Amino acid sequence: MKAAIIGTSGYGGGELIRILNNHPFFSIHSVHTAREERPISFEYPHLTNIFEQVLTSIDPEKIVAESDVVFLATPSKVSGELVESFFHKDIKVIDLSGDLRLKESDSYRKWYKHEPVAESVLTEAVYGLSEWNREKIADASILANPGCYPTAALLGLAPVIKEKVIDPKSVIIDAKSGVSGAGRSPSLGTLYAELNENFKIYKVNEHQHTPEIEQQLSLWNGAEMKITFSTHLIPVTRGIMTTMYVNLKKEIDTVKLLDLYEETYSRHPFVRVRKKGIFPAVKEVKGSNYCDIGLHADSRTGRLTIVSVIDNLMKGAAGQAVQNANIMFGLDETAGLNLMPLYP
Ligand SMILES: NC(=O)C1=CN([C@@H]2O[C@H](COP(=O)(O)OP(=O)(O)OC[C@H]3O[C@@H](n4cnc5c(N)ncnc54)[C@H](OP(=O)(O)O)[C@@H]3O)[C@@H](O)[C@H]2O)C=CC1
Ligand SMILES: CC(=O)N[C@@H](CCC(=O)OP(=O)(O)O)C(=O)O
Repeated sequence: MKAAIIGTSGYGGGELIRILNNHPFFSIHSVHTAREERPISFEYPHLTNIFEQVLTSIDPEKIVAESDVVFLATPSKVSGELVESFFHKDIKVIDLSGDLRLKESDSYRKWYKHEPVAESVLTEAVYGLSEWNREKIADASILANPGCYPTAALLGLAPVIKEKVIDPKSVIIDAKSGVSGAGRSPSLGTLYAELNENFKIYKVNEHQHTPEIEQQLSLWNGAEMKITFSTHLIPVTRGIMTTMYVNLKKEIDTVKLLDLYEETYSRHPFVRVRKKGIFPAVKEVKGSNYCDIGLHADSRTGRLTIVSVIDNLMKGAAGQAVQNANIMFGLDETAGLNLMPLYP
């Protein structure tokens, strides 16, 4: 199958190249840019002699005619505009931005601060949390790839929300991200001098992933849920850790809860559950598509602490996008994704 990538010169697009260049069933047919045509190695010298295509302009008709799937690794708003050119055409669309994830247009307007895509597009877009929406993903033509923070938080919370063992009003998500999560465009916050040896909280109670997490949790809970969600920037390149604090409805032993997680994710190759007393670290998933989870129930406070880690560019973006493409094309979901974490 042939894949086209738009937004290739960014971090998400670069990661798509790393995965798809070694994929057994997809080949990268074309890579695109909104700027001047140039060899991809001008943007990414590390690809020299490995992947030598030229970044070309975005011609939706040509992309539809030549490719089976298009990945949009573009900023929100840009993705929304591009999606309309591919909607109901003979091509599958996988969007890495936040433009297709929220089902309520008003919520999108409030959190993303611009106009959403047409309702008809939003209605058809399938939310691509691979482990939890597999059947719909398999039938999807247009896919909303989840955000990086929501992926880590939702995979960590799903078993206890679905089993209704926690108070749904009590969810606090304390999240930390590496700087590649902010993309490749330079900004003050991502300067070395600002970031190095620093640790900053940002977008307090204003992060655009808040409604995305609440939307999915509410579906699982069967009633509306609100969360407290804090995001921090840490001086690492890749990696997200979400530490979640929830109140247990009644006392449950840590081992029983770990058994629940083991059982829930036993058929899902990219979610790994740690044993009692062992918690995951971001470097243990770096460069891979894994989400690793650890937890501890504190009988003293009645609270449960859940920790999940992902590589924001992999399970948080390009990795999950390829996992979803595999599901959409009826392939083994791990195809092209058997990448061991890069450790140390
Ligand atoms: N980084 C991460 O960890 C994650 C990112 N995402 C989402 O994935 C998407 C890509 O993120 P990321 O790769 O980090 O972002 P980057 O800023 O690194 O790259 C975005 C790319 O989009 C292209 N682009 C910008 N404006 C336009 C335009 N008007 N038309 C067409 N292309 C344009 C640019 O390429 P060029 O200038 O060559 O056209 C640029 O390379 C975003 O929506 C982001 O929110 C989601 C999860 C995690
Ligand atoms: C570290 C960092 O800055 N991360 C970004 C993640 C952005 C992103 O992935 O945006 P969408 O998923 O909404 O497209 C942020 O917090 O805004």
